[in-house]
Amino acid sequence: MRYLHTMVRVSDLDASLDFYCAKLGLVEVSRTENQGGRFTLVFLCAPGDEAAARQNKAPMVELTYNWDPEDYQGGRNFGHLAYAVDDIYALCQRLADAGVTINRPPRDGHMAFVRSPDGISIELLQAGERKAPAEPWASMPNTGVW
Ligand SMILES: C[C@@H](O)C(=O)SC[C@H](NC(=O)CC[C@H](N)C(=O)O)C(=O)NCC(=O)O
Ligand code: NI
Repeated sequence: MRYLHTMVRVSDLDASLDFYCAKLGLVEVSRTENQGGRFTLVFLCAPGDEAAARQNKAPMVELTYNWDPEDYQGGRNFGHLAYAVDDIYALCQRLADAGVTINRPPRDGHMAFVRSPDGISIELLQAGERKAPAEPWASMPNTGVW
């Protein structure tokens, strides 16, 4: 058995691609539009995983966009998507500059949380050794919701 992907339903595909790709840095691997089912599937992977992802050999996120609006509430049992990142401070700064709320700032140089436009929690973990505490992150308050 091998882990393949996590599917999340999104209410606005353009806003979700702006968040997951333009801001978070994921890369679109494939896109399928299903006219009969009235939905679009977009598979995303981490940068550098494209070739493996095209062979279904790298973890992906599957965005499902239903063309007819639905109410995606609840699902509190779903926790988060987690990524190891090369520089958690630089990524959080890029996300903050792009208007993304850093719900749990990387005060420990190790872990941060943000949310997608649909409220999907995204965990960011510093790859390798945690970074030294640094401002503004060390004194930035949590939102308390991540
Ligand atoms: C491509 C493969 O990875 C899939 O996950 S397709 C699964 C299929 N998806 C849909 O039909 C998308 C539209 C549907 N209205 C939906 O919102 O899921 C499916 O069986 N989905 C059901 C599910 O619970 O995932
Ligand atoms: Ni799937």
